[in-house]
Amino acid sequence: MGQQTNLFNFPDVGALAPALRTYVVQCQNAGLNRHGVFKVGVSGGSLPATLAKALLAPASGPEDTVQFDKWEIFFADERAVPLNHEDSNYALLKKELLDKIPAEAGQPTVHTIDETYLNDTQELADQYEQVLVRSFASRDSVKLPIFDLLLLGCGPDGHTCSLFPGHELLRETSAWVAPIEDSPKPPPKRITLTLPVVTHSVRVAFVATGAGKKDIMKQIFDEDSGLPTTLVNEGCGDRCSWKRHVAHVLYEVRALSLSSTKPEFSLFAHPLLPHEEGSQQGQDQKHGVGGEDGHGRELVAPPDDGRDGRLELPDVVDALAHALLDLAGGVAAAEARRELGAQDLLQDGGLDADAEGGAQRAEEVGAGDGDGGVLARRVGDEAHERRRQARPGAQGGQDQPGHGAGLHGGLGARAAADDAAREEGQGRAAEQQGRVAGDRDPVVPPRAADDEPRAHGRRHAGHGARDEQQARLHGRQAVDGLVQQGQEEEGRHLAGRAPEVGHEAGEQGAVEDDVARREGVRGDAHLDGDEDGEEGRRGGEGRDRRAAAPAVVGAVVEADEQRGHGGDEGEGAEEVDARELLEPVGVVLARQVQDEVDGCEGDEAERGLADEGPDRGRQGD
Ligand SMILES: O=C1O[C@H](COP(=O)(O)O)[C@@H](O)[C@H](O)[C@H]1O
Repeated sequence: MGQQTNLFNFPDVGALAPALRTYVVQCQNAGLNRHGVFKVGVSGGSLPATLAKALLAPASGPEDTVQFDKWEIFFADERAVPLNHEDSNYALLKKELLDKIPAEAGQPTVHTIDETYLNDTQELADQYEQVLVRSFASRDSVKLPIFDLLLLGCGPDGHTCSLFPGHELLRETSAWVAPIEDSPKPPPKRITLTLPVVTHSVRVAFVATGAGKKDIMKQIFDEDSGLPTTLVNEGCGDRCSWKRHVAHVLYEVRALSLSSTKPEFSLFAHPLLPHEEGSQQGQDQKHGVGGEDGHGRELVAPPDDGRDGRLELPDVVDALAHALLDLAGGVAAAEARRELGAQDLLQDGGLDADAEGGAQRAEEVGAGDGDGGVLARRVGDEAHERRRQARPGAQGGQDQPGHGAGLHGGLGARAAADDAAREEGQGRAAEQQGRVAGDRDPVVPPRAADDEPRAHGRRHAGHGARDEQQARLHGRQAVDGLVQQGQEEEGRHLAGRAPEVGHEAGEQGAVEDDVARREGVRGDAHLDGDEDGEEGRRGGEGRDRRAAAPAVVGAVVEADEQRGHGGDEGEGAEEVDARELLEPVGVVLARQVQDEVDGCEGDEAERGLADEGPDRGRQGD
């Protein structure tokens, strides 16, 4: 398996939310294309509020529509408390998002824990695992459930879901859902998806907010940290290169104080700084300017920057002051937009590899080159026009249309490439499972190796009858789902869709790359595909390897002009150590794509069968 990680920076939640939305909707659309539903796992903590900000915004068009009625929401982890308890992740999601979804947007199916078992976390976990089995195993899974997307938080200690640093649960290989009774973060009793399930998801996005995570971010990107978040990163592949995509200097321009009667104001551009004693926050609140940046971090002027002297102005100058502020805000927005625009292009530029892989797949399934060329030009013109139309809006300070269009295009092509690869892989996996379905239960997770610590001893010891029942259910579902549907439908679907998807990916990648050149974003835009040819090679390694689909990690970084990092984002590909790269203080959006899915699934199917041994999963436990 392989992994590549890209870095995306966002100045604040306001900037992250639209990008997150675009990303989630792309995942949604891919899921709907795959199997008519969107299966997403969500965390608690700070995620639901950010998610609500992203998803409750109005749609910019049909492709941007959140089709909640097609969503199946699961919980990446849940606390063993009643569903109306303030500690409940469900209650939090309900309050922040579910209750605010307009009726006309449709209502998602939400899979909650069964409150009946709150006093028995093992049973609670087992029951929730059955919820997953019922939803996933008959159709979409070989050995592990495959979420279309997992939206995960990241704690300041590097935990994710309820997988905590150093905890034995990190070694769980058998269960899909596991109990934990000694969570270091209250409440102690919880259930969580296990690491294999998390890393088996089509996509995993970390969305982490808050200044308290600054320090842990450095460790998370240290491959030796052993932190749960790092393990999730690593579990998605063994090739991981960290590349710098975005300038580190982000400025906040704002007024400290405005008053119509006796206006005084300070106008400054400064690196975002954490709140210091004696800041201007009180004044900010008094004047309604807001003393924090939307995720708990107070924005204050640097104490001695020499640029925050107050000017007493007559009323007539008040208007001028506002105009100046608008102008400064525009400059800051343009800077941020330039960076975000670059991100789009960078991400889109990364499609070189997808394009190559897609084209190769198209070739493999017999799509003609000539058709691709013609279509590519047409799509190129359309994409150019789309960007041209988006640009005026962006220049007027409403950067999202432009941003969305670019990101959308890039993600769309990449998602299509992903789809083709996944469907191809599922087809093969189904075929493989079909061959063995007669004498094996392919969906029952294999038991843990005998020498592994058993986090689930009680289940293994005392739940034999239920396991047997589950195994029978799994077996039936496997035969039905994988042999009949998997083999036939997926095969048909794949055969019908692969050429089309291959073309789409190839065309869109070429188009966006061309746009990147025209936009004058050089170097980085070609980084993924051009830097060392790595991605291209991956895309061209044969039909069993899907095109590179880079993982994405983004972070708000502290301004580091002093460290001399500013302004070189246009200088071309620069590979850096992630630990040097970021000092995140605000928002992280990470997307990890489990690439080479078909190869991975094939491996895992084989491994699963091999590992099961004579006991065949949990049947004999
Ligand atoms: O306890 C939990 O914490 C993590 C991280 O929360 P955050 O507030 O730091 O974002 C969360 O992802 C998890 O779901 C939750 O149970």
